Amino acid sequence: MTTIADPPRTLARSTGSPATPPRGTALADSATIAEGTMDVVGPPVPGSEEILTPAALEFLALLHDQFADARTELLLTRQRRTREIAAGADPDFLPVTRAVREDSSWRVAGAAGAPGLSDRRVEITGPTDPKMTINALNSGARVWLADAEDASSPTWENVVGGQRALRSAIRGELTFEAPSPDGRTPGKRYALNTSELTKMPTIVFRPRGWHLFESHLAYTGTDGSTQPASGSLVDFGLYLFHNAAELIERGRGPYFYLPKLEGHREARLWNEVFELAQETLGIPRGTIRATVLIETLPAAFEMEEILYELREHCAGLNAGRWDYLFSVIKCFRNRGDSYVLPDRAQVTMTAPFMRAYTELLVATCHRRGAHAIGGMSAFIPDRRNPEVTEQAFAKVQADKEREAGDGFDGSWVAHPDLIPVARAAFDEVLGKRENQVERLRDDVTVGQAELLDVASARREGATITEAGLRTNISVGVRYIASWLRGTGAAALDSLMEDAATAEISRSQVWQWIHCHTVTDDGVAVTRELCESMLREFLRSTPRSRGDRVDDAAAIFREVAMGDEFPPFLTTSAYARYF
Ligand SMILES: CC(=O)SCCNC(=O)CCNC(=O)[C@H](O)C(C)(C)COP(=O)(O)OP(=O)(O)OC[C@H]1O[C@@H](n2cnc3c(N)ncnc32)[C@H](O)[C@@H]1OP(=O)(O)O
Ligand SMILES: O=CC(=O)O
Ligand SMILES: [Mg+2]
Repeated sequence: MTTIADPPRTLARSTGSPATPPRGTALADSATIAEGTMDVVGPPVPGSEEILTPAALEFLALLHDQFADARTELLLTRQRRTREIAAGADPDFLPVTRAVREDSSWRVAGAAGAPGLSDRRVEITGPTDPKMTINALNSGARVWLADAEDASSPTWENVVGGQRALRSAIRGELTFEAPSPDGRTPGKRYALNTSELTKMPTIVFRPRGWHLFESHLAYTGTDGSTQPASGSLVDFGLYLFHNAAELIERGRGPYFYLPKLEGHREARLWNEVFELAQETLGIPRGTIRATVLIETLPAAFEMEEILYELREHCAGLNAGRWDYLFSVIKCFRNRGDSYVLPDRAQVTMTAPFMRAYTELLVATCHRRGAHAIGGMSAFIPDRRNPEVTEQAFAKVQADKEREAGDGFDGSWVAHPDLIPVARAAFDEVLGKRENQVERLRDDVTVGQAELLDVASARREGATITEAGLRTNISVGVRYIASWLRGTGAAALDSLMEDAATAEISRSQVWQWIHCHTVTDDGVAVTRELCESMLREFLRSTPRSRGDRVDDAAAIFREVAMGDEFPPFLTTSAYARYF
């Protein structure tokens, strides 16, 4: 069997024999197993008692005992690598893992033994507040990506409330009453159409990426030092702890999307987390399934290795186009004009370098028995505006037809009204088949040159415009304000905006300033110009109490217009305000 050169880390300590969990509250009666402690330092919020139980906190402490240091190390590796690329070192396929790529004998677990994951033709995504949870589970999609990441603002209320909604939905119990529209008539009532999990979309939960902290939980290690918890381990750990046994009992399983990985060592860390978590909760090894988002440029060069590291737990890869674009800008932010991308709206999935990435993803997945899942078109319908809706349907239809034709096994939609459009595109190609994993794309010959041909976007005629700059500023500030108010996905100018799309807006402004870009309509992009556009935007924006627009503008100045390039706008905003 092929091996990857560096051996897996040895876990610091053995956890002994697996505990047998009572349904839904594994470890409740078990002896102390964690060496460190996890303390709640945030205020009580609705759901705290149900979610932050002593046993759940102990499970989180155990995950931090074992993995907090490795996470920190990997984040430092990321920073080093991004700096090297920004300074001129092109990413490439790794020589040390050549054997893994060339060994054609291994496959991932895929959907085998993972009920509800064979047919993923339409996946709806969205945050986990009770109303969206019910609407998504009633939507008729095959899968619901329950999102604690790009679509989520990680307020403490949202983190705990989202876990509570999921816990209750999985047990078929979730209901919700919207606030009264006028203070007299009752608000709209929401309930699940069915309490049978197997009749709902399969739930795939996306925890926060490795870079994010959860500052309302403090981990104290055996050396006595205290640090904020990892957002990834908190989200993953709470979801698994409360729901794994229930999901299995009800005919589904603990399934995850893993965001923003930058390489196979990060995948290995997740695999180790899965192994320990399964063992500790008494879940059979290999029960967890992960679909990894390939949404950073470095990860595009390690797709095979990522699949390999997670092979016992891996269901597939997803083409996360928005973070991918953000990552391309981040990596090449200082590399001069030939790496400068055109207006956000003009970079489409048919730009050669984007096409290269998705083609390679499909080919890689199918060679290894993994599902290839497509991404999100940002066009959303507007039930009050048929013209906008018609345009969104046409754009989404073209996007999904291209993906299905290229060999993807399914794809994402942002809104329930888009489900029939995406389904029709995949039905047309899949017919009665559940997926097209058997369709090998041996015709794909994508290499380093194709993946790095960022200049191809502008060669195809796309431009940089003054209007594009203004849009980036306006969208960036409005999205950050929404995020600070606790809403992580928003409809702005008839487009879905979330943390990933907002990252593109702000990083593009940073890149244009630092590369001394002159727009195709002859405007030199400078910090002073951006500042004056920002002020103009603030003057012309109607304001209300608590709208957080000024706070958002302060964040925007820091992440888009500063000397340094903060790696994520969410980490900057979280550190300042959460
Ligand atoms: C880059 C990436 O990571 S993409 C993945 C992350 N992004 C996302 O998941 C975005 C998901 N989409 C959304 O959050 C929403 O569609 C938005 C914010 C873009 C638009 O939402 P709204 O402004 O509420 O849209 P609209 O008013 O048309 O919604 C109509 C109904 O559909 C529901 N709805 C809309 N989108 C969704 C969704 N994704 N899931 C479940 N229900 C939804 C609304 O709750 C609303 O229900 P109601 O009639 O009971 O009030
Ligand atoms: O997470 C998805 C993306 O496009 O980013
Ligand atoms: Mg993303």
